[in-house]
Amino acid sequence: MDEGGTPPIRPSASLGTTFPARGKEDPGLAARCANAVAPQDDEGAGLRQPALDGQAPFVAIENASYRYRPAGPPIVDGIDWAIPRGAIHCLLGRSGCGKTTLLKLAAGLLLPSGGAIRIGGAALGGPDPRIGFVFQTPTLLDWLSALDNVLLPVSLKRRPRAADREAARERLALVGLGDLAERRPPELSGGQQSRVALARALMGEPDLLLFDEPFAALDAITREELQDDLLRLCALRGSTALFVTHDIAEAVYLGDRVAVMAAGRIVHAQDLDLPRPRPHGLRYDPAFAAACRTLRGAMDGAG
Ligand SMILES: Nc1ncnc2c1ncn2[C@@H]1O[C@H](COP(=O)(O)OP(=O)(O)OP(=O)(O)O)[C@@H](O)[C@H]1O
Repeated sequence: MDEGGTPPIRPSASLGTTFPARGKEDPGLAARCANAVAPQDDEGAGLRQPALDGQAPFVAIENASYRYRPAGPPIVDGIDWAIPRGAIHCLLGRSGCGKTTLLKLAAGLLLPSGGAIRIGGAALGGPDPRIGFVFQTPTLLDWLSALDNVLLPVSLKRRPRAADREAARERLALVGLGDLAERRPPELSGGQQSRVALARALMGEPDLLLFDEPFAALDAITREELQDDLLRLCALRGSTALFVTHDIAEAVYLGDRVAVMAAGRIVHAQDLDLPRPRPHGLRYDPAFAAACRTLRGAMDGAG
């Protein structure tokens, strides 16, 4: 560990090296995906997560509720959710159903009006250094270089040291921007800006990463590349993640488990037993399409 408290992490030689080359599809894919969709009971009690093999979940959302105004309607309405350490869970739902509010509760940016959020067994009482948040837009400062934007979580607390700068460079290399560290955000593409935001979220060595539709504004190909980057980084670091999206295919590609939210409640949840690392051909596999169809049905049913 360096003097700044951030252990160096090994940059990979290039992005996506753990995945099969495009065009080389895995012939056993369909067989391995045969039982990909494992829907839970949609009728209330079944949405409570099954036992985690006797292990306490890393993230435990326990009957959490939230109202923006005391007399207002609950925007989050009694949600129970458990995320095991190292799992990626996705949250789907129509605009305004309360996804961002739930994510802010999980980040400690809002405190629940009822119930509790536990991270690693301890109740969350506010923002926590173990949690990294990636917002809908990259929220970078235009007048700072990519490197200084990644360093921001440190600079806001104290003067960065040489080791912090080195750690920031390593994180930029991890997201494929090692050569663009001195560029300012207006000199970067939208996808590159999203990568800087991801590198910044990794600065604090978070155990839990929370994503609020971070790729929504990107074109389809860039979005798929960033999904692969995210999966690679989470696998490399053993990160636990909660990812909010409107995009059903994105949720199925990323998630071990996907939940559908409507009017402040979880109305459907299903486990996805798809292979990891995700093969590129997965998006064209019948099991992938079946999972998307089930989720679409759940969203349509939720109105
Ligand atoms: N600060 C706030 N004060 C009062 N109401 C709010 C506030 N923030 C959000 N809301 C309301 O809470 C509801 C849920 O908002 P939220 O942003 O959580 O939804 P969402 O599912 O993330 O939507 P989107 O997909 O459009 O981002 C909406 O009706 C919204 O108007």
